[in-house]
Amino acid sequence: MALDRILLSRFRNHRETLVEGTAQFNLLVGENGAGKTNVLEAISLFAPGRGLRRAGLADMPAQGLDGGFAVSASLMTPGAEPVRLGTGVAAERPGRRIVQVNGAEAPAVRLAEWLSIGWLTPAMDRLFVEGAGARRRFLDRLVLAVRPEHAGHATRLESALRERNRLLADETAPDPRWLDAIEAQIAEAGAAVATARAELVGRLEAVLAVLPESPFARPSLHYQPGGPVETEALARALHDGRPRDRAAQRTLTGPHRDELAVAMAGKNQLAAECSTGEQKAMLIAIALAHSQLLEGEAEKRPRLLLLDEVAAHLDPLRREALFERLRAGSAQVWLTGTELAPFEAIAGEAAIWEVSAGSVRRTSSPPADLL
Ligand SMILES: Nc1ncnc2c1ncn2[C@@H]1O[C@H](COP(=O)(O)OP(=O)(O)OP(=O)(O)O)[C@@H](O)[C@H]1O
Repeated sequence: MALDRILLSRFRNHRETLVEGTAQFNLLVGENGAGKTNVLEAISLFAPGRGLRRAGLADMPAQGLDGGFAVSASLMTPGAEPVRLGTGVAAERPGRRIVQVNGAEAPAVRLAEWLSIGWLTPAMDRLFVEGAGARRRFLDRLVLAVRPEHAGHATRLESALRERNRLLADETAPDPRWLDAIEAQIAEAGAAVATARAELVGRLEAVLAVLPESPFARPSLHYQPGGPVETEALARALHDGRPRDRAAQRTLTGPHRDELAVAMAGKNQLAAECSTGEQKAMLIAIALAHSQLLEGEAEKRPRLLLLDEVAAHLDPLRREALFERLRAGSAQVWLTGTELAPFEAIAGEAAIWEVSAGSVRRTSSPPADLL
Protein backbone atom coordinates (compact mmCIF):
# COMPACT_ATOMS: atom_id res chain seq x y z
CA MET A 1 0.00 0.00 0.00
CA ALA A 2 2.45 2.69 -1.18
CA LEU A 3 4.26 3.56 2.06
CA ASP A 4 4.39 1.37 5.13
CA ARG A 5 6.60 0.99 8.20
CA ILE A 6 7.28 4.69 8.41
CA LEU A 7 9.74 5.35 11.19
CA LEU A 8 10.30 8.84 12.56
CA SER A 9 13.40 9.19 14.74
CA ARG A 10 14.02 12.42 16.62
CA PHE A 11 11.76 14.24 14.16
CA ARG A 12 10.09 17.28 15.78
CA ASN A 13 7.99 16.02 18.72
CA HIS A 14 8.39 12.36 17.67
CA ARG A 15 11.30 10.66 19.41
CA GLU A 16 10.68 7.26 17.92
CA THR A 17 7.38 6.71 16.12
CA LEU A 18 6.55 3.71 13.95
CA VAL A 19 3.53 3.93 11.66
CA GLU A 20 2.83 0.44 10.42
CA GLY A 21 -0.05 -1.47 8.84
CA THR A 22 -1.14 1.22 6.42
CA ALA A 23 -4.19 1.10 4.13
CA GLN A 24 -5.51 3.18 1.23
CA PHE A 25 -7.07 5.56 3.77
CA ASN A 26 -4.92 6.43 6.76
CA LEU A 27 -6.32 8.59 9.52
CA LEU A 28 -4.25 10.40 12.13
CA VAL A 29 -6.53 11.59 14.89
CA GLY A 30 -5.57 13.53 18.00
CA GLU A 31 -5.75 16.79 19.81
CA ASN A 32 -4.13 20.02 18.67
CA GLY A 33 -0.36 19.93 18.85
CA ALA A 34 -0.25 16.13 19.21
CA GLY A 35 2.07 15.66 16.23
CA LYS A 36 -0.28 14.68 13.37
CA THR A 37 0.99 17.23 10.86
CA ASN A 38 4.52 16.31 11.88
CA VAL A 39 3.86 12.77 10.62
CA LEU A 40 2.58 14.15 7.30
CA GLU A 41 5.58 16.47 7.08
CA ALA A 42 7.95 13.53 7.66
CA ILE A 43 6.23 11.64 4.81
CA SER A 44 6.41 14.72 2.58
CA LEU A 45 10.20 14.61 2.88
CA PHE A 46 10.06 11.66 0.49
CA ALA A 47 9.37 14.25 -2.19
CA PRO A 48 12.12 16.53 -3.48
CA GLY A 49 12.16 19.93 -1.80
CA ARG A 50 11.52 21.18 1.68
CA GLY A 51 8.38 19.27 2.60
CA LEU A 52 4.86 20.47 3.24
CA ARG A 53 5.82 23.17 5.72
CA ARG A 54 8.69 24.46 3.59
CA ALA A 55 10.64 24.39 6.82
CA GLY A 56 14.37 24.74 7.20
CA LEU A 57 16.35 21.62 8.12
CA ALA A 58 17.32 23.21 11.43
CA ASP A 59 13.66 23.23 12.56
CA MET A 60 13.10 19.52 12.10
CA PRO A 61 15.31 17.73 14.66
CA ALA A 62 13.60 17.14 18.02
CA GLN A 63 14.52 19.96 20.33
CA GLY A 64 16.91 19.14 23.14
CA LEU A 65 18.37 16.04 21.49
CA ASP A 66 21.49 15.72 19.35
CA GLY A 67 20.40 17.87 16.39
CA GLY A 68 19.91 15.09 13.82
CA PHE A 69 16.81 13.25 12.64
CA ALA A 70 15.88 10.35 10.39
CA VAL A 71 12.74 9.23 8.58
CA SER A 72 12.58 5.88 6.85
CA ALA A 73 9.84 3.90 5.12
CA SER A 74 9.15 0.92 2.90
CA LEU A 75 7.75 1.74 -0.50
CA MET A 76 5.56 -1.01 -1.92
CA THR A 77 5.54 -1.21 -5.68
CA PRO A 78 3.30 -3.75 -7.42
CA GLY A 79 5.07 -6.98 -8.30
CA ALA A 80 8.44 -5.89 -6.95
CA GLU A 81 10.44 -6.02 -3.75
CA PRO A 82 9.74 -3.15 -1.32
CA VAL A 83 12.07 -0.19 -1.80
CA ARG A 84 13.68 1.15 1.36
CA LEU A 85 13.61 4.95 1.49
CA GLY A 86 15.40 7.05 4.04
CA THR A 87 16.05 10.71 4.61
CA GLY A 88 17.37 12.86 7.40
CA VAL A 89 20.18 14.93 8.75
CA ALA A 90 23.23 13.74 10.65
CA ALA A 91 23.88 15.63 13.89
CA GLU A 92 27.44 16.42 12.81
CA ARG A 93 26.34 17.87 9.43
CA PRO A 94 23.14 19.76 10.28
CA GLY A 95 22.78 21.67 7.00
CA ARG A 96 22.85 18.69 4.66
CA ARG A 97 19.83 16.51 3.95
CA ILE A 98 20.71 12.95 3.13
CA VAL A 99 18.46 10.81 0.94
CA GLN A 100 18.90 7.07 0.59
CA VAL A 101 17.21 4.58 -1.71
CA ASN A 102 17.82 0.96 -0.70
CA GLY A 103 20.73 2.08 1.48
CA ALA A 104 22.56 3.97 -1.29
CA GLU A 105 22.76 7.75 -1.19
CA ALA A 106 20.77 9.45 -3.97
CA PRO A 107 20.02 13.07 -4.90
CA ALA A 108 16.68 14.23 -3.46
CA VAL A 109 15.31 14.98 -6.95
CA ARG A 110 15.48 11.27 -7.76
CA LEU A 111 12.76 10.59 -5.18
CA ALA A 112 10.24 11.80 -7.76
CA GLU A 113 11.20 8.84 -9.95
CA TRP A 114 10.00 6.43 -7.24
CA LEU A 115 6.81 7.99 -5.95
CA SER A 116 4.77 11.15 -6.18
CA ILE A 117 3.38 12.97 -3.19
CA GLY A 118 0.79 15.72 -3.26
CA TRP A 119 -0.53 17.66 -0.29
CA LEU A 120 -3.07 20.18 0.88
CA THR A 121 -2.47 22.01 4.13
CA PRO A 122 -4.33 24.78 5.95
CA ALA A 123 -1.45 27.11 5.04
CA MET A 124 -2.40 26.66 1.37
CA ASP A 125 -5.81 28.21 2.02
CA ARG A 126 -4.13 31.50 1.17
CA LEU A 127 -2.67 30.25 -2.10
CA PHE A 128 -4.93 32.34 -4.30
CA VAL A 129 -4.45 35.57 -2.40
CA GLU A 130 -0.70 35.30 -1.87
CA GLY A 131 1.94 36.52 -4.30
CA ALA A 132 2.45 34.71 -7.61
CA GLY A 133 5.56 32.95 -6.25
CA ALA A 134 3.44 30.65 -4.07
CA ARG A 135 1.34 29.66 -7.09
CA ARG A 136 4.47 29.00 -9.19
CA ARG A 137 5.82 26.73 -6.45
CA PHE A 138 2.46 24.95 -6.27
CA LEU A 139 2.43 24.52 -10.03
CA ASP A 140 6.02 23.26 -10.05
CA ARG A 141 5.16 20.58 -7.53
CA LEU A 142 2.33 19.41 -9.76
CA VAL A 143 4.66 19.39 -12.78
CA LEU A 144 7.36 17.52 -10.88
CA ALA A 145 5.03 14.60 -10.23
CA VAL A 146 4.68 14.16 -13.99
CA ARG A 147 8.18 15.19 -15.02
CA PRO A 148 10.87 14.45 -12.43
CA GLU A 149 13.44 16.26 -14.64
CA HIS A 150 11.57 19.53 -14.01
CA ALA A 151 13.47 20.08 -10.74
CA GLY A 152 16.79 20.19 -12.59
CA HIS A 153 15.55 22.78 -15.11
CA ALA A 154 14.07 24.91 -12.32
CA THR A 155 17.29 24.82 -10.30
CA ARG A 156 19.42 25.74 -13.34
CA LEU A 157 17.05 28.58 -14.19
CA GLU A 158 17.18 29.93 -10.66
CA SER A 159 20.97 29.93 -10.41
CA ALA A 160 21.43 31.47 -13.88
CA LEU A 161 18.90 34.19 -13.01
CA ARG A 162 20.72 34.91 -9.77
CA GLU A 163 23.96 35.30 -11.72
CA ARG A 164 22.39 37.61 -14.34
CA ASN A 165 20.83 39.76 -11.62
CA ARG A 166 24.19 39.97 -9.86
CA LEU A 167 25.84 41.14 -13.08
CA LEU A 168 23.07 43.66 -13.76
CA ALA A 169 23.39 45.14 -10.29
CA ASP A 170 27.18 45.47 -10.61
CA GLU A 171 28.46 49.04 -10.83
CA THR A 172 30.77 48.24 -13.72
CA ALA A 173 29.05 47.37 -16.98
CA PRO A 174 28.95 43.59 -17.36
CA ASP A 175 30.98 41.85 -20.03
CA PRO A 176 28.45 41.28 -22.87
CA ARG A 177 29.95 37.87 -23.67
CA TRP A 178 29.40 36.76 -20.11
CA LEU A 179 25.80 38.03 -20.30
CA ASP A 180 25.36 36.15 -23.58
CA ALA A 181 26.43 32.92 -21.90
CA ILE A 182 24.19 33.41 -18.85
CA GLU A 183 21.21 34.38 -20.99
CA ALA A 184 21.67 31.27 -23.11
CA GLN A 185 21.39 29.21 -19.92
CA ILE A 186 18.32 31.11 -18.76
CA ALA A 187 16.68 30.72 -22.16
CA GLU A 188 17.30 27.00 -22.33
CA ALA A 189 16.25 26.15 -18.76
CA GLY A 190 13.50 28.78 -18.81
CA ALA A 191 11.91 27.43 -21.98
CA ALA A 192 11.90 23.92 -20.49
CA VAL A 193 10.29 25.19 -17.27
CA ALA A 194 7.69 27.32 -19.07
CA THR A 195 6.81 24.61 -21.58
CA ALA A 196 6.32 22.02 -18.83
CA ARG A 197 4.15 24.42 -16.79
CA ALA A 198 2.03 25.33 -19.80
CA GLU A 199 1.62 21.70 -20.78
CA LEU A 200 0.57 20.63 -17.29
CA VAL A 201 -1.98 23.43 -16.96
CA GLY A 202 -3.44 22.39 -20.33
CA ARG A 203 -3.72 18.77 -19.23
CA LEU A 204 -5.25 19.73 -15.88
CA GLU A 205 -7.78 21.91 -17.66
CA ALA A 206 -8.74 18.97 -19.84
CA VAL A 207 -9.35 16.78 -16.76
CA LEU A 208 -11.22 19.54 -14.92
CA ALA A 209 -13.45 20.17 -17.91
CA VAL A 210 -14.96 16.68 -17.72
CA LEU A 211 -15.21 16.45 -13.92
CA PRO A 212 -18.65 17.10 -12.51
CA GLU A 213 -18.94 20.70 -11.46
CA SER A 214 -20.75 19.88 -8.29
CA PRO A 215 -20.28 19.74 -5.36
CA PHE A 216 -16.79 21.20 -5.78
CA ALA A 217 -16.50 24.59 -7.39
CA ARG A 218 -14.83 23.96 -10.72
CA PRO A 219 -11.73 26.08 -11.16
CA SER A 220 -10.56 27.22 -14.54
CA LEU A 221 -6.80 27.51 -14.81
CA HIS A 222 -4.89 29.83 -17.04
CA TYR A 223 -1.14 29.87 -17.44
CA GLN A 224 0.18 33.38 -18.01
CA PRO A 225 3.83 33.23 -19.04
CA GLY A 226 6.14 35.93 -17.72
CA GLY A 227 8.07 36.00 -20.99
CA PRO A 228 8.44 34.15 -24.28
CA VAL A 229 8.11 30.40 -23.85
CA GLU A 230 10.48 29.36 -26.67
CA THR A 231 14.25 29.28 -26.20
CA GLU A 232 15.25 31.63 -29.00
CA ALA A 233 12.49 34.14 -28.35
CA LEU A 234 13.35 34.20 -24.64
CA ALA A 235 17.06 34.66 -25.40
CA ARG A 236 16.19 37.57 -27.70
CA ALA A 237 13.88 39.16 -25.14
CA LEU A 238 16.60 38.92 -22.50
CA HIS A 239 19.18 40.42 -24.85
CA ASP A 240 16.91 43.26 -25.95
CA GLY A 241 15.84 43.93 -22.36
CA ARG A 242 19.35 44.51 -21.04
CA PRO A 243 19.14 48.33 -20.67
CA ARG A 244 15.74 48.11 -18.97
CA ASP A 245 16.86 45.25 -16.70
CA ARG A 246 20.09 47.04 -15.82
CA ALA A 247 18.07 50.09 -14.75
CA ALA A 248 15.80 47.83 -12.66
CA GLN A 249 18.82 45.79 -11.48
CA ARG A 250 16.90 42.57 -12.07
CA THR A 251 15.53 40.43 -14.85
CA LEU A 252 12.05 41.50 -15.84
CA THR A 253 11.18 38.79 -18.32
CA GLY A 254 11.10 35.02 -17.99
CA PRO A 255 9.33 32.16 -16.22
CA HIS A 256 10.23 33.56 -12.79
CA ARG A 257 7.43 36.06 -13.57
CA ASP A 258 4.86 33.43 -14.58
CA GLU A 259 1.40 33.52 -13.08
CA LEU A 260 -1.12 30.75 -12.59
CA ALA A 261 -4.45 32.54 -12.85
CA VAL A 262 -7.33 30.68 -11.24
CA ALA A 263 -10.98 31.59 -11.54
CA MET A 264 -14.21 29.90 -10.65
CA ALA A 265 -15.63 28.49 -13.86
CA GLY A 266 -19.21 29.44 -14.53
CA LYS A 267 -19.15 32.34 -12.12
CA ASN A 268 -16.21 33.86 -13.93
CA GLN A 269 -14.87 35.15 -10.67
CA LEU A 270 -11.18 35.28 -9.76
CA ALA A 271 -10.30 32.71 -7.10
CA ALA A 272 -8.89 35.47 -4.88
CA GLU A 273 -12.36 37.01 -4.75
CA CYS A 274 -14.19 33.78 -3.86
CA SER A 275 -15.20 32.80 -0.34
CA THR A 276 -12.74 30.84 1.81
CA GLY A 277 -14.84 27.70 1.44
CA GLU A 278 -15.04 28.11 -2.34
CA GLN A 279 -11.28 28.59 -2.52
CA LYS A 280 -10.74 25.43 -0.49
CA ALA A 281 -13.15 23.51 -2.74
CA MET A 282 -11.26 24.72 -5.83
CA LEU A 283 -7.94 23.64 -4.33
CA ILE A 284 -9.39 20.21 -3.64
CA ALA A 285 -10.72 20.05 -7.19
CA ILE A 286 -7.24 20.83 -8.55
CA ALA A 287 -5.65 18.22 -6.27
CA LEU A 288 -8.20 15.60 -7.35
CA ALA A 289 -7.78 16.46 -11.02
CA HIS A 290 -4.02 16.16 -10.65
CA SER A 291 -4.39 12.82 -8.92
CA GLN A 292 -6.65 11.64 -11.75
CA LEU A 293 -4.17 12.87 -14.34
CA LEU A 294 -1.39 10.88 -12.67
CA GLU A 295 -3.64 7.85 -12.64
CA GLY A 296 -3.45 7.80 -16.42
CA GLU A 297 0.34 8.09 -16.57
CA ALA A 298 1.99 5.17 -18.31
CA GLU A 299 4.72 4.93 -15.73
CA LYS A 300 3.06 3.73 -12.55
CA ARG A 301 4.66 5.31 -9.53
CA PRO A 302 2.90 4.88 -6.20
CA ARG A 303 1.10 8.05 -5.32
CA LEU A 304 0.32 9.63 -1.98
CA LEU A 305 -2.06 12.41 -1.08
CA LEU A 306 -1.53 14.14 2.26
CA LEU A 307 -4.64 16.05 3.33
CA ASP A 308 -4.04 18.00 6.51
CA GLU A 309 -7.25 19.07 8.26
CA VAL A 310 -9.24 18.99 5.06
CA ALA A 311 -12.30 16.92 5.98
CA ALA A 312 -13.32 18.99 8.99
CA HIS A 313 -13.57 22.09 6.80
CA LEU A 314 -16.02 20.58 4.33
CA ASP A 315 -19.76 20.29 4.68
CA PRO A 316 -21.07 16.67 4.75
CA LEU A 317 -22.01 16.65 1.06
CA ARG A 318 -18.58 17.78 -0.13
CA ARG A 319 -16.87 15.47 2.37
CA GLU A 320 -18.78 12.51 0.97
CA ALA A 321 -17.90 13.53 -2.58
CA LEU A 322 -14.23 13.87 -1.61
CA PHE A 323 -14.14 10.37 -0.08
CA GLU A 324 -15.98 8.96 -3.08
CA ARG A 325 -13.43 10.38 -5.51
CA LEU A 326 -10.50 9.31 -3.37
CA ARG A 327 -11.96 5.81 -3.13
CA ALA A 328 -12.24 5.65 -6.91
CA GLY A 329 -8.55 6.52 -7.30
CA SER A 330 -5.56 4.47 -6.25
CA ALA A 331 -3.55 7.03 -4.30
CA GLN A 332 -2.68 6.26 -0.71
CA VAL A 333 -4.42 8.96 1.28
CA TRP A 334 -3.38 10.41 4.64
CA LEU A 335 -5.89 12.52 6.52
CA THR A 336 -5.64 14.30 9.85
CA GLY A 337 -8.28 15.56 12.22
CA THR A 338 -8.91 16.30 15.86
CA GLU A 339 -11.84 13.88 15.93
CA LEU A 340 -12.99 10.87 14.01
CA ALA A 341 -16.55 12.02 13.36
CA PRO A 342 -15.87 13.68 9.95
CA PHE A 343 -14.30 10.41 8.77
CA GLU A 344 -17.16 8.17 9.80
CA ALA A 345 -17.91 7.20 6.20
CA ILE A 346 -14.41 5.76 5.67
CA ALA A 347 -13.48 4.74 9.22
CA GLY A 348 -14.45 1.12 8.60
CA GLU A 349 -11.97 0.73 5.75
CA ALA A 350 -9.22 2.98 7.11
CA ALA A 351 -6.11 2.41 9.18
CA ILE A 352 -6.48 4.69 12.19
CA TRP A 353 -3.84 6.03 14.53
CA GLU A 354 -4.44 7.97 17.68
CA VAL A 355 -1.72 10.57 17.96
CA SER A 356 -0.85 11.93 21.37
CA ALA A 357 2.16 13.95 22.53
CA GLY A 358 4.46 12.73 19.78
CA SER A 359 3.50 9.08 19.80
CA VAL A 360 1.02 7.06 17.74
CA ARG A 361 -1.15 4.11 18.63
CA ARG A 362 -2.81 2.03 15.93
CA THR A 363 -6.42 1.24 16.73
CA SER A 364 -7.77 -1.77 14.87
CA SER A 365 -11.28 -0.37 14.85
CA PRO A 366 -12.55 3.16 15.49
CA PRO A 367 -12.45 3.61 19.26
CA ALA A 368 -15.90 4.38 20.63
CA ASP A 369 -14.72 7.50 22.41
CA LEU A 370 -13.50 9.01 19.14
CA LEU A 371 -16.77 8.60 17.31
N1 LIG B 1 11.78 20.55 16.44
C1 LIG B 1 10.81 20.25 17.31
N2 LIG B 1 11.09 19.56 18.44
C2 LIG B 1 10.12 19.24 19.34
N3 LIG B 1 8.83 19.54 19.17
C3 LIG B 1 8.49 20.23 18.07
C4 LIG B 1 9.46 20.62 17.07
N4 LIG B 1 8.82 21.29 16.09
C5 LIG B 1 7.51 21.33 16.45
N5 LIG B 1 7.32 20.70 17.62
C6 LIG B 1 6.05 20.52 18.35
O1 LIG B 1 5.16 19.73 17.57
C7 LIG B 1 3.84 20.10 17.94
C8 LIG B 1 2.99 20.39 16.72
O2 LIG B 1 2.79 19.23 16.07
P1 LIG B 1 1.81 19.19 14.83
O3 LIG B 1 1.82 20.44 14.06
O4 LIG B 1 2.11 17.92 14.13
O5 LIG B 1 0.42 19.11 15.60
P2 LIG B 1 -0.98 18.63 15.09
O6 LIG B 1 -1.30 17.36 15.80
O7 LIG B 1 -1.03 18.61 13.61
O8 LIG B 1 -1.87 19.79 15.67
P3 LIG B 1 -3.09 20.65 15.06
O9 LIG B 1 -4.30 19.79 15.22
O10 LIG B 1 -3.12 21.80 16.00
O11 LIG B 1 -2.74 21.01 13.67
C9 LIG B 1 3.88 21.38 18.76
O12 LIG B 1 3.65 21.07 20.10
C10 LIG B 1 5.31 21.84 18.55
O13 LIG B 1 5.82 22.50 19.66
